[in-house]
Amino acid sequence: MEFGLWEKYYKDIIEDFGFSRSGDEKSAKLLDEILSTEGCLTLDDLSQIVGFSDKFIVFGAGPSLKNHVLMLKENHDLKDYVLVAADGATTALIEEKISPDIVCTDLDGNVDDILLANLRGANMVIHAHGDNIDKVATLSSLFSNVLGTTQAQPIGNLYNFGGFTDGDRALFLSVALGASEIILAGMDFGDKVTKYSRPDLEVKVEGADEFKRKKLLYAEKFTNWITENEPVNVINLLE
Ligand SMILES: Nc1ncnc2c1ncn2[C@@H]1O[C@H](COP(=O)(O)OP(=O)(O)OP(=O)(O)O)[C@@H](O)[C@H]1O
Ligand SMILES: Nc1nc2c(c(=O)[nH]1)N=C(CO)CN2
Ligand SMILES: [Mg+2]
Repeated sequence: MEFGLWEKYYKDIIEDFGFSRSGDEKSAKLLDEILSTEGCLTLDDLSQIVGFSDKFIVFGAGPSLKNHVLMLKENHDLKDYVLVAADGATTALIEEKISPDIVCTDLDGNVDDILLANLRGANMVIHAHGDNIDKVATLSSLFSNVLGTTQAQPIGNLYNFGGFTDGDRALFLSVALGASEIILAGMDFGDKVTKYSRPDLEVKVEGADEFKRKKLLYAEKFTNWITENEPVNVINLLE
């Protein structure tokens, strides 16, 4: 999605959630400085790395994730797909001994599992925003093979492919990487959160709070936008 169009949605989001655009920009500037020092991936680099397939699977952290992972393991040769884990969904893949090719994260999933995935070869798409500037400062330099994203105006090394939550941003990234088909696993949206999304939950699934429900509404809205506006075949395993 071109930034001009994204910016209209972005303005709605920051107003709806009361986010700070300057906070988003400050976090983006910090991530860009870190990536300038540590080195980072360009979109071309990442396209080369995952050029083995134009078929993608995006794993969200919804309640159906584990069942979908087991079904995909059973019925598909996962080597034929670019596997993109959205943040907390990384843990479910690690549990099933699956290594994602890409992790899309704003660094609020299970960081130990995301680090392990990175050690095992996952490329990292790290998202900077106004509410994770501390994590950007303390965690982003721990990762290798990083491409940086922002939800504000792209600067320096950073990209903005469109999208808001880790899951829908993973779809916009997949489109930017040339996906012709994207299978959605664990992309339930709705009103439940899982231990994958909230590692400190005592139970596996519980009702989402209003803040999370609103985020999931945007995630669903942008997922639908891709289905309606991009030349890509989106298959949601929930349907
Ligand atoms: N019911 C669901 N619960 C959680 N995530 C879901 C659900 N359905 C789809 N997803 C997708 O899985 C992605 C990964 O979830 P996760 O909560 O780890 O990341 P997140 O986007 O940073 O959310 P948050 O900011 O609330 O931590 C979400 O971004 C969302 O797009
Ligand atoms: N400012 C801000 N931006 C976000 C936030 C958030 O909590 N605050 N959460 C997101 C979900 O991945 C994406 N973007
Ligand atoms: Mg997250």
